[in-house]
Amino acid sequence: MATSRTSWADVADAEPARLLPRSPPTPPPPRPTAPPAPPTSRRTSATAPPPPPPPPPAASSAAPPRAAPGLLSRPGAGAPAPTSFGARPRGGGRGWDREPDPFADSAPPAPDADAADEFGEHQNTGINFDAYEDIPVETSGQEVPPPVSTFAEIDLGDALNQNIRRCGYVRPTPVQRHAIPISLAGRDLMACAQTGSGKTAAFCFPIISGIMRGPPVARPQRGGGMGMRTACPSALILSPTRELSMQIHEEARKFSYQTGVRVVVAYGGAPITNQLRDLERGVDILVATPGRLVDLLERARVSLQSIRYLALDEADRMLDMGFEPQVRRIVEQMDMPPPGVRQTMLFSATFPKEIQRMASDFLENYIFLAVGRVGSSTDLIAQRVEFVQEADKRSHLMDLLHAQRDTGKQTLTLVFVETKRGADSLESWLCMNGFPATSIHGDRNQQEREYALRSFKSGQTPILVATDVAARGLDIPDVAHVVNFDLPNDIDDYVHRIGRTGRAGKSGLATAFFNDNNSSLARSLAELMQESNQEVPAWLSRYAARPSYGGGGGRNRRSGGGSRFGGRDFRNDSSSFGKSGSRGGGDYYGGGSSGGYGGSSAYGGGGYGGAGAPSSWD
Ligand SMILES: Nc1ncnc2c1ncn2[C@@H]1O[C@H](COP(=O)(O)OP(=O)(O)OP(=O)(O)O)[C@@H](O)[C@H]1O
Repeated sequence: MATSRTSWADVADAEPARLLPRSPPTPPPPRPTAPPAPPTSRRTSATAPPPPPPPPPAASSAAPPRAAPGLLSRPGAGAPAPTSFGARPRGGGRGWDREPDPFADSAPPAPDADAADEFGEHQNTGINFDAYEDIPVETSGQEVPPPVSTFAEIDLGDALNQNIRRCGYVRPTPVQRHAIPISLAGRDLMACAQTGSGKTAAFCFPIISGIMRGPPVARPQRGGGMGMRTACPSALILSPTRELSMQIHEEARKFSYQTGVRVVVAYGGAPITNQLRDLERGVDILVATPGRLVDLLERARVSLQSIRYLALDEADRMLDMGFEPQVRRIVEQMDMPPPGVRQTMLFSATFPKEIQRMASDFLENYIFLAVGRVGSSTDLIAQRVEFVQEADKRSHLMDLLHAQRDTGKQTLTLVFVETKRGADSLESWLCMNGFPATSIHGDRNQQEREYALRSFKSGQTPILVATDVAARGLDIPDVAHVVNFDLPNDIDDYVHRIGRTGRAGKSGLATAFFNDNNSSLARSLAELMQESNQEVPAWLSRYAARPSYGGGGGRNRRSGGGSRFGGRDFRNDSSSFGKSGSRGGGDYYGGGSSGGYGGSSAYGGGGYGGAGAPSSWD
């Protein structure tokens, strides 16, 4: 159930700032030619965005033409005939089918990356892989394929290998080392690995490689009616938020550049016509949010009958009560091939046992992979918890920001609050006080959300105030500090939130403001910090020790006992295996409680305050 907890972030009305006119919604990104309009509000003044990037150049050295992939009843579209594993032939040779260079806006890879002889031992610049070296890994399931140490050991194909080099990836991360061979062997996989540890590539590489080497897509003759065509992707990647879907799409486009594998994204809040046009051009891999996909399926513009690969990113979120009905509908009640026929991969940094149990419906003879402790945060993130009363939160935040500014370093700070109203209010207040900020939450329209994210990423507004819509998956380089201005009710949400910093081997800082309102989180927070080698303040330990403050079972109780790593596959837990109705037991991973997965607060029903269908997030 969504919480109605209020926070000091909500109370702009008590502050001088609220007496000023409220900021109008952020305008759409400015036109490339016009100079930025004079500021009309704090929000707009602080966030004058850079002009949109020019359209990416068409790839001049495009691979040979190939028929449009994954499209039913495409007139004249013969089945593409893969000619080599290096790259599939591309279709049409028509202007619109030229492949823009997805690397055009990227920072150049490590200087020696291109020459990095078979992905030798050179490290990608800025990535501290040693941080991951001694991480414990556990796999369970039958006949687990062995891990690899280098990309060179995996036969991903020349074209994909070339793109891995272009990305500057020199060595696989631990989750990639284990997950890629498992997926390439055709096995279903439930994988849990820490935030920022490269899970996106871990599911994208096998999918792209499998499509490149796979048979041509079958093309049934049925259409969507009214002469419309039905797109028939080979792979489906589902994610819970629009921004995450866009990010996965961008990544997957890089990985599949000039492979002939076409990636399309579909998410709510954006005009469906553009997405339909994209789908008509053909699609091998469809990245989507559930709501928009259901819409496309109902319009018969997408068919899932050719799906060979299904990946659920943030799988635990996809299967909690906010999304589960839609996801079940997509996976079980449409025309998708069943488990065993398709290959299914579930990824997240957190995987409560009750969700594992539910997820096992989607899998067949799967391998469970845990890199690091399930649901743990990475040691790369320095975690601080400070006791701050509600009324003092703003001044405390201000102190932190001033201290940060005094270091002279330009850093990005992500501030999580509980409510959408709180996000707006805090954003305005920060701007009023000389800290350029923007915000992202479910009441902002999609254009505003994307604009806010761009403005933050570019450093134009180095503070982003966000609800949990930004908690999962977003990979924003240079986020140095995550502030939990309002702590979440759920320790898993905390893990994902702080995971927006300390990514890809870099270090980061997370500060949480704790007070009596957060007492139910005390124990799990203290345990998490301890597991991650963080100093737990004595006052927090005292909170945690009180039985009524998070000490009594339920979802926020972690399975403690001092063991930093152990069996996490719910199939190995004799007390919970097979008892699908059992939700108690006081084991964090298996324990459901009233505060558990009863509602997807940020994702459901348009955000906080509404349960049910995640309509506004997709
Ligand atoms: N092998 C690699 N070498 C270098 N960088 C990598 C490698 N794999 C991934 N990365 C980079 O690491 C960053 C984090 O990757 P990714 O977003 O996939 O993490 P994640 O595990 O999905 O995180 P989250 O749990 O927050 O979703 C990205 O910027 C990605 O480009």
